[in-house]
Amino acid sequence: MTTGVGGDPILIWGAGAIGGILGAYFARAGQAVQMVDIVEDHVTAMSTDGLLIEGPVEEFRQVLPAATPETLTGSYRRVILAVKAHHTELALDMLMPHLAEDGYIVSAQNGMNERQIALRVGAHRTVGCFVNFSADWLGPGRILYGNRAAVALGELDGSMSSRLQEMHSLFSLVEPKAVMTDNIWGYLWGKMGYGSLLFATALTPESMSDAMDPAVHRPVYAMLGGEVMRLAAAEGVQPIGFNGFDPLAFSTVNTQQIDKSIDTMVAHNRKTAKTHSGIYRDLAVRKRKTEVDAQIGILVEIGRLHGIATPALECLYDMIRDIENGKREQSTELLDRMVPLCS
Ligand SMILES: NC(=O)C1=CN([C@@H]2O[C@H](COP(=O)(O)OP(=O)(O)OC[C@H]3O[C@@H](n4cnc5c(N)ncnc54)[C@H](OP(=O)(O)O)[C@@H]3O)[C@@H](O)[C@H]2O)C=CC1
Ligand SMILES: CC(C)(CO)C(=O)C(=O)O
Repeated sequence: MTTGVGGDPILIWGAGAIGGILGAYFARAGQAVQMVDIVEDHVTAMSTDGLLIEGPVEEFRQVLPAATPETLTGSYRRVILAVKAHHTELALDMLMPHLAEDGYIVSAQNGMNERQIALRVGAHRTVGCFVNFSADWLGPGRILYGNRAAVALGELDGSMSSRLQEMHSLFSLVEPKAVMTDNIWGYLWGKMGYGSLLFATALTPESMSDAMDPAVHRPVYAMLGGEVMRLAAAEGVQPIGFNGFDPLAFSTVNTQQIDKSIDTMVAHNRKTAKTHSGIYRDLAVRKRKTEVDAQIGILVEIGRLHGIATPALECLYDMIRDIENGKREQSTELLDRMVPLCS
C-alpha cells in the first residue's frame, strides 16, 4: 500500500474526468491518494509525468501514485468510486478485496449508484455524493476541468457524521462551495432530473446550451423534467435544485418558471469549457455506450413500479439506445420528433 504525507491514502477508483480532478486536488493539498484505473497508459502517465489539469478553472500538473486493478495492493478505509454508472458493479467486484473492514465508499457519480453500493456493502458503509462540475478525459494524463459547479455530500440516512465532515473538507479543496446535506437523495434526484435534460441535448450534435435554448424544444425538456420530479415525489424524495435546475418549476409544470430555469441552465452551460455533456461525448467522441440504462432506464423502471407513465423518458431511452447501436444518428430532428409527444 502506498503511504505518504496526509495520513492513510484515499483510494480513488476510476481516475478519469471526475476521479482525476479529485485526486489531483487532494494530492496537491498534501493528502495521500492512490489512483486506480483500467487504462494502462493513463495510469503510467499519472505516476510518471503526472496528471495535467487543463482549462479555464486552473492549470497544474500533479504526479499521482497510480495502479491498475491488477497491480493494486493494500486495504483502504476511504474509497471514492468515480467510474461510469454501468461499470459500478464490476468496479465493486474489483475493489471489495481492498476495502478495509471499517472502510466506506463515496460515489462521485451520476445515477443511483448509492443504492447499488449499499446493497453490496451496507448503507452504513456508503456515503452519497452529487457532483455537477464538468470535466473531460482528453487522453492519457490529461483532463479538462471545464467549470466550477455545485457539489454536495451526505450520509444516506441524513446524519451528520465525522466521516462526512472529513469528506466535505476534502471535496472543498476542489469546490470551496461544496455543501454537506441531510438530503443527499434530494440532490441525486435533482441530478436525475437535470440528467434527463442532458440526455435530450445529446440526441443532437449541438452544445448543451444550444440544444436547450430553442423555444420549440422546450416542451420536451419540460415534460422530461416533470416526469422525473413526479417519480421523485413517488419515492418520497424532495428534490433539490442547483445551477439553474428548479425542481419545483418542473414538478408543478409552471411554464414561466420552467423557462426561467432553462434560461439559467443555458447561461450556466455557456460558461463551461466542456460544451457538451458526458453523454454526447460517449456517443460522438468516445463511440461507446452511455449511462442510459443507469440513468434513464432506471427511471422508467421506477415509473413502472409506481404505476406512473413515463412516455417522454421511454422515447428518449429508445432514441439514445438507437444511437448507441448505430440505428440512428445524432440530429436535432430527433428532438423535433419528441415535440408532439410532449406538447
Ligand atoms: N465528466 C463530468 O463532467 C461529470 C461526470 N459525472 C459522473 O461521474 C462519473 C464518472 O464519469 P467521468 O469521470 O466523466 O468518466 P470517465 O470515463 O472520464 O472516467 C472513468 C474512468 O474509470 C475507468 N474505469 C472503467 N471501469 C473501471 C474499473 N472497473 N476499474 C477501474 N477503472 C475503471 C474508465 O476507463 P474506460 O474509459 O476505459 O472505461 C475511465 O478511465 C459518471 O457517473 C458521470 O456521469 C458527474 C458530473 C460531471
Ligand atoms: C454536464 C455535466 C458535466 C454536469 O455539469 C454532466 O453531468 C455530464 O456531462 O453528464
